[in-house]
Amino acid sequence: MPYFTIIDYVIFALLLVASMAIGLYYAFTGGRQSTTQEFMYADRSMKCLPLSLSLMATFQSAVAIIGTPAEVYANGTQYWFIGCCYILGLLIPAHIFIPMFYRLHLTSVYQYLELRFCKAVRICGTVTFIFQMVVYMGVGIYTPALALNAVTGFHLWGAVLATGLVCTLYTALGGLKAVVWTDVFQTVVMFTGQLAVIIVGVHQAGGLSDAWVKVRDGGRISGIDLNPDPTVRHTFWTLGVGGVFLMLSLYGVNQAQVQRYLSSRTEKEAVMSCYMVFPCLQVALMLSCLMGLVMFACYGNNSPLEQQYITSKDQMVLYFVMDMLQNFPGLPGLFVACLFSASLSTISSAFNSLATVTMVDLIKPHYSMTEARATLLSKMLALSYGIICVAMAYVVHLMNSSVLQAALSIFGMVGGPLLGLFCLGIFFPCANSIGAVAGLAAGLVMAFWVGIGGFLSRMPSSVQVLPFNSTNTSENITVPAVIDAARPAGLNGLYSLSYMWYSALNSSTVVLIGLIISFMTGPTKGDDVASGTVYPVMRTAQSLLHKLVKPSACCTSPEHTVRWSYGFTVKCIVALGHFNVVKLLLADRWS
Ligand SMILES: CC(C)(CO)[C@@H](O)C(=O)NCCC(=O)O
Ligand code: NA
Repeated sequence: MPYFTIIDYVIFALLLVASMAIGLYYAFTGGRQSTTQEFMYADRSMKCLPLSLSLMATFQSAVAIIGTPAEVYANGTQYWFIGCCYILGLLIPAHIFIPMFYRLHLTSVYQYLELRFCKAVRICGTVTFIFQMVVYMGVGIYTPALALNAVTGFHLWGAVLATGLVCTLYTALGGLKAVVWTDVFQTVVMFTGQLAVIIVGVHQAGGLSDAWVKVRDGGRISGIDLNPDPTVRHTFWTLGVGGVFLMLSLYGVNQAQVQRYLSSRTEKEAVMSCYMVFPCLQVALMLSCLMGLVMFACYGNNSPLEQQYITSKDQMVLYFVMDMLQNFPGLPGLFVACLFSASLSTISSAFNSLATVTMVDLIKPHYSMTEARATLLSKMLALSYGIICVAMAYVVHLMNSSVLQAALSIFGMVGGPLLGLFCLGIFFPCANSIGAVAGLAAGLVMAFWVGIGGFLSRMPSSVQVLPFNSTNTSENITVPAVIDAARPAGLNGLYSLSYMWYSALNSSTVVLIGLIISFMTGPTKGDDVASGTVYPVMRTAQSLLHKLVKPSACCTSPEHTVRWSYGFTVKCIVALGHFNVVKLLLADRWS
């Protein structure tokens, strides 16, 4: 078993000490964290650059650092196409969600739900968010500790407790300022660690051109897969289009991120910081995909997993680092620091946003208290969520799943319905409160039905029931292979939906059911909707058209053109649907 040298331990300890120091700095400077405004919103004075790094770091945990290379090593660079969804996934929040939330001067994003619908919807939204983040936090803190434990024998719960404790302390003491600035520092550590490993790895693989030949000949450079089948795990459509909904739920309506937008000095800077996330995310994605390729260049098809040095895909990256970097004292420590940086920056954001919503949405509306008491209580809440986080790590310990897919599935299963709830409010003035609650419930039911159904139907026992090529060993069975062998029908088709579509499916379920119930119970009239809570889709489309097409060149009025293109799009979708049904019916008859 590879081991850690003293320098490695020192580097890892330095990360924790530096993060703690940043927390203490913000506990004793500025307003000394004596108001909730400072603790939760950094006095609404943050600048664009730290915010953008922090926005990226929030949902970039050790899960991505070890999950993405493992995915690329096994299945090639197809996953890299998820980078395409960052475009719309950030443009839409920047131009629709951020301006609306910023102008409403919200105290938490769930306050929007009360302004647009009613208090009950707000509480439903808050509780759903708490559930999502608590589960995600558990995955976030457990993942790096488990990898470290499996590869170096480092004490599992020692690592969980050490990081949990440090993170809880600096979050509770230093508030959002500490969270954002530790995020900045931790992002630098994260990028440095990954870059160092990639450079040394390429060197070990015999240089750039050798490494390239190896990954190319090993078939790990994937072309764009345009297969429209929604059950194939990773295609351009599942990643590039399904991913947009995932991104919207994370970067558009998630409290952790909206809190950052709201804490910026001006609306313009909030929008800018969202734009800046794009290059940061692309760099992060590139580094982790390159890491997977470098791993392949070094090991080829003799993976340490097959040689049984390790027991799961998620231990690959750390094993690789310990294996290849043995002669570079300090580098393994730097990479472990990188791994834990990624997770610290995620769970600190989770603690702070959870403390904020619990205070602002659940406690403050019911109990009046002084500012000092409210601030103290918020800090206590951050501490309590720290304890819950460690407890959740234990729950995750009891489950067993590939971490990347697990984390992204949670985003889709719980974040998806929340996204749907916000979209229902923002884009459909007619939606009412009953529709919103019913829609959210329906979305969550759909999420857990498909999510858990999919999980169970992918379990090895049921996989073996399906007919498949007997030359496949059970190690190599990938879900798409099984699906090609026996095209699932009916419920099984739904269960085998790619997890990348969960966000889209669940959010549109909320919108659909929300609209149906709203129409049945009496839709809200346009004048009854609070001002600034609905996005004027038609008006924006018209003014965009005015800008694009000069009035003189246009023979019909812009209103007419908008209505016509809308009608045309709907007709196309309906026609396509009918065409598919007819095709299915005929195929059935002829076969
Ligand atoms: C969520 C995205 C796609 C974008 O931030 C990416 O960072 C990612 O794959 N995250 C995985 C979850 C995690 O790292 O905790
Ligand atoms: Na992170």
